[in-house]
Amino acid sequence: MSRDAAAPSVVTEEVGAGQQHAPVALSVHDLSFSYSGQPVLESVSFALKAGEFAVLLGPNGAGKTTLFSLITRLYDHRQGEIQVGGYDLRRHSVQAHAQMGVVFQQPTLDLDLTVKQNLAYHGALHGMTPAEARRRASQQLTRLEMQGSLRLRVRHLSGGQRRRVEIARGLLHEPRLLLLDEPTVGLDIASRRALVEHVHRLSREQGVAVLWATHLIDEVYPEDRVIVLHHGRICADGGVADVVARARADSIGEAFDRLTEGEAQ
Ligand SMILES: Nc1ncnc2c1ncn2[C@@H]1O[C@H](COP(=O)(O)OP(=O)(O)OP(=O)(O)O)[C@@H](O)[C@H]1O
Repeated sequence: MSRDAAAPSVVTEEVGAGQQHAPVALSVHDLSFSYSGQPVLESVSFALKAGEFAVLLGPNGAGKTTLFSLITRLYDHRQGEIQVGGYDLRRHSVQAHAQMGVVFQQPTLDLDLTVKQNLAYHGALHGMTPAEARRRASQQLTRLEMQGSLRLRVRHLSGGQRRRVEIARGLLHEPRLLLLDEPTVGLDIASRRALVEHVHRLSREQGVAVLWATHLIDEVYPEDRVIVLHHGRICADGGVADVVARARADSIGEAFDRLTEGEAQ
């Protein structure tokens, strides 16, 4: 494949009234998917810009994990298009994967390795030299207030700390897009709050686009974009205030409840 053939298409989108342009980190267009003929996603379309934090809000069974499995190419999509950082996922899978970092619902660190070893392995997979991987690991861990943990075995970290290491790993290769599938499952309230706060800050400071899947309404910040998924369809997409107003609700919790006909509870 020639370099030109894999060059990302220039996809930009207008940002606000200032007419600034930000690159599109993720574009999903008319995506549908079925398990054994049973539709699970139906004509899902949305795009995320660099630095945008979007909460993919959906009750259990809405299709969030299936959507993540398609974006990460664990499943192949037959209908619709997915572009990551301007690269078509099917035609330029390697380049598209280089533009995404993923934190899966189930933790995927090796508990018997140190933080440094876990991150070094990921760095090597992305073609970094050991020195480069060390430099970036230390930078990301510092941003996540995990400096000093490099030599610790993952087994000795708390659940919240492990999640932060997974986020550092997901950002090590400096992707444009970070996907997190219900990353706070199993964490106590304080660790959940800290994680939500950390990732919002990373998104602002590093300009990475974040797609954060959850069914927990208290993980939504007032300035977030919310994409509500219900029975495999997007039933609302916009800023929190917009979604609340369009659902004729008083809060995002009430809006989520209305939009999902009570399944959010
Ligand atoms: N491998 C599979 N085979 C068949 N059906 C599946 C499979 N995985 C998921 N489903 C079904 O697809 C629908 C969407 O599931 P999915 O896990 O994507 O939803 P979700 O929003 O991530 O839910 P949760 O929050 O419970 O993880 C559900 O009805 C689920 O039972």
